[in-house]
Amino acid sequence: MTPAARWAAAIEILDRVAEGQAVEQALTTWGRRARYGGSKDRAAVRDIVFDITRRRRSAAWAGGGETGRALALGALRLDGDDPDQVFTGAQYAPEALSEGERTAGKDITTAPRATRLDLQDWVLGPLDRALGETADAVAEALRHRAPVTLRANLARATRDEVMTALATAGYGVAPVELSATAIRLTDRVRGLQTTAPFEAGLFEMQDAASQAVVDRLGDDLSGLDVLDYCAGGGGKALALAARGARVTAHDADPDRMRDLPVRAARAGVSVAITRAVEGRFDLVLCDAPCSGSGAWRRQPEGKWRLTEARLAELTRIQDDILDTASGLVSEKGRLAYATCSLFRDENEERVAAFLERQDGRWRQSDELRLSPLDGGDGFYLAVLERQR
Ligand SMILES: C[S@@+](CC[C@H](N)C(=O)[O-])C[C@H]1O[C@@H](n2cnc3c(N)ncnc32)[C@H](O)[C@@H]1O
Repeated sequence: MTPAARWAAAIEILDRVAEGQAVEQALTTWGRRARYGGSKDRAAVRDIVFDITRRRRSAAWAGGGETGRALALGALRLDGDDPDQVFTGAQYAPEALSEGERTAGKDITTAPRATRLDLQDWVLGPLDRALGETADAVAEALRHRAPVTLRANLARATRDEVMTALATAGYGVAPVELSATAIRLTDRVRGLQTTAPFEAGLFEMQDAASQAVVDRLGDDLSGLDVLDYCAGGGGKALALAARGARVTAHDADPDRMRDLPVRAARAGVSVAITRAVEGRFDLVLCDAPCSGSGAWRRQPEGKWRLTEARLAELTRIQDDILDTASGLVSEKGRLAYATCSLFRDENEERVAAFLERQDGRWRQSDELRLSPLDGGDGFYLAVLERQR
């Protein structure tokens, strides 16, 4: 496919999204039909669609509308690229721009703050409350693609050894300061899962902030019984097990853990999976369902879908999880509450509400708050212990 043909495909997909389809679904539907597209074409189309989804509001402002064409036009203008190089009217390329399209759209520097930052209006409040003067810089970071970060699997090798294996497999790598296990890919990012280091279980894909959260729970967790209460795909369960913990994974939706046995076997660690938690644990991690606002670079649709009502509903779910999970912590154990949210409503305020409900029986012993300016996704961690 020519570069312009890739844009034409992205425009078609963005039109499906505007009709209400989820981005992944629209990409899959297109991919099934586009037999002519090779893997590089598919990846390029995907990148265009996600780059525009991250900047949907500013692209609509600059392009003068919400259609796929207007969004693509706006994104090209935002990047200072010549739209006529894309809207050529050649075979498979987007039709040439009409006079109306040429004059549509406005200068982004004249846009309101929420439009410039690619946020819904109401999100400015919670974001400002949480981040103060860094709010704009964080929102700006969320408008851009996230780096691809891996976790060196300490159960198999050191970070240096994993970096050497990746370099041998042809990948540019750099250590990430935020976590002692994190490795960033510096150039090539595709094809990782067919490499020898992956097959050998030397690494997992995991954002650096998720890794930093696990680091904070202790370098050596040998001998500890740990419950990952909201295990999902099991990224943190595997990281905890690699640090020597005896990990039990649980999730309200057990189907989300379906790949965990295969991943654990590849990583050379063991993770028990349970539907009904029994007993008490030295450490209970609640990586709670949340707005995902700290990870909007990776899941940009979430940025546009989140409503105030959903945020309120999430805080109720988070309260319930904290109450239930606290009952699973042994007498001298720790309760770790984490979210990939930037908002106080889901973070500090949930912990404060829990401590108040517990009326002095628990106290907070540690806290970590990360934003994309720290080198990974936005993340929050509070560690709680029983008062003694
Ligand atoms: C943020 S995700 C977990 C991500 C995972 N820990 C990881 O590192 O890959 C939150 C998970 O909580 C689960 N969940 C939602 N409500 C829950 C509840 N009441 N109890 C336990 N798990 C719940 C969801 O199914 C989802 O998989």
